[in-house]
Amino acid sequence: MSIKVGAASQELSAAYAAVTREPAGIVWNKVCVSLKRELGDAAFGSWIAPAVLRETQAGDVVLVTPTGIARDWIRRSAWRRIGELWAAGDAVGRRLDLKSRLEFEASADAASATTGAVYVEAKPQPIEIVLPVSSDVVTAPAPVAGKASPVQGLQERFTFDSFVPGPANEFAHAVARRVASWADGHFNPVLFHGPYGFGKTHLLNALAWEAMRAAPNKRVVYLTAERFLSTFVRAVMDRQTTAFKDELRGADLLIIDDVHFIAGKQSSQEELFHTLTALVEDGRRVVFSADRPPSAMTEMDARLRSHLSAGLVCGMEPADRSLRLGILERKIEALGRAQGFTGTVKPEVLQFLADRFTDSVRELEGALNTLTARAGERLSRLSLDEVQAILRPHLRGGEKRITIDDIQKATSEHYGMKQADLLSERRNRAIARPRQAAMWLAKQLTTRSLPDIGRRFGGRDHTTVLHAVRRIEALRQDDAVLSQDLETITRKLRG
Ligand SMILES: Nc1ncnc2c1ncn2[C@@H]1O[C@H](COP(=O)(O)OP(=O)(O)OP(=O)(O)O)[C@@H](O)[C@H]1O
Repeated sequence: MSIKVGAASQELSAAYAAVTREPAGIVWNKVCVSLKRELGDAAFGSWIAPAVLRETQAGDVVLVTPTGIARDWIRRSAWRRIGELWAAGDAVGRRLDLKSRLEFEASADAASATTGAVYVEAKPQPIEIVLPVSSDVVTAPAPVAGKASPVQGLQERFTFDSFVPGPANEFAHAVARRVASWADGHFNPVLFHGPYGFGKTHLLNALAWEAMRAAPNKRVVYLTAERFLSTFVRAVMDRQTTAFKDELRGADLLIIDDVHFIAGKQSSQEELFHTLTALVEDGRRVVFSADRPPSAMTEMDARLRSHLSAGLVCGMEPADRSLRLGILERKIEALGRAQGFTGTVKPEVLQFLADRFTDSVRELEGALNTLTARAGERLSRLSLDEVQAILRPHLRGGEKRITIDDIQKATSEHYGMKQADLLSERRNRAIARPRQAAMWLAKQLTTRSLPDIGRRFGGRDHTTVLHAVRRIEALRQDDAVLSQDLETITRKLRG
């Protein structure tokens, strides 16, 4: 610390700061507690927990990540929030910097050579970390700055180039490519169905990107069924349904992801039915994805169900071992290209991952992301033992997977209301409180991120979800009825 002689007030405030200043490690610990709650165990465990805080006597504090990948993830996805939490927690206003280990070592050497500053580790107190099996925060990249997606909701990395075909999805892949080429198709609509996390959204995104590339003048509209529902409900309330209809019916290619979500929602089903028939009659293409074939959508209106089956219904199977290996190799190569390392891993590691993470490709990818966050460019040198140690917390398994749709159904049933009310804009307490409870349950019982939960609750912002989670957290301490409600719904969901 350098204090100029005669600068009495500065000297006093510096002395005061020295007395009141909490060790950086304690401040960081508090930041971590909030971050863990807001980001979820999965993202926190993968990206934040491995970082180490370093500080000098002079009060320079640096958060050092083990790899450049982890630094970039934090900068993109959490740095602004970390800044806010740090500023709120650090009474003396120390500046917090972010560096990868390599960057830090280079700069620390330079600083020590010129000023003699020495960085020491500012140890946070331990906090409980549960490593992820997978997380949307981990798997979904933030959009690249300055490259806003031309179609809302499309992810840039989901292209045909990054999609790996195999026996489980070969037919679906060929059909998607054909639709994207605008070739005359006998089959309209096309519906892809398959289990959770095996590439339906990826395929639909790839189809949309390719169709836009192949015919830039055509209008491609992509939306999730949740967005269809929430936009439609909002349009009805604002008396804007004509604009909504025009928007969709003006599409040359309309793509709706997760259409099963609309099952049982009467007016939205009806609207979708009319949109679908109008587009098909007019020779426009329509593509859907769903988690099951139309014949199994028992809650879906029979007329809509029959129109969904009227074109081509194309099943996708869970990826077999060879496809899982192929996907892993492709993802590792891409990571290597992006980060400048060899992009290979030991064969026994590949096989271990492909054999142990079989529930969905999303989970397989989550495991790979965790390894990358931990090891960075050392990924290719990791031994099987090291990999098993890093992933041990993922391998517990056994628990029933609960989806946000399950939570919405159970919550609305418990409170005697419609699932659509939870997604609606209505704010009266009888609806708003169950909605907040459902968001809280989604945070507790799934690995979904706050933005993802918001999207699935009628396209709400992640700050709304955060507010709901905090509100319910506070209320349930004193409100025995609410606390009992949450327990009952959780028990029911866990089966
Ligand atoms: N064949 C594949 N090639 C490359 N990546 C794949 C493939 N299948 C799945 N993935 C990856 O797995 C992850 C999950 O895929 P996706 O989100 O498309 O699944 P989904 O079937 O739509 O799941 P949900 O039913 O939950 O919406 C994505 O990151 C995707 O890139």
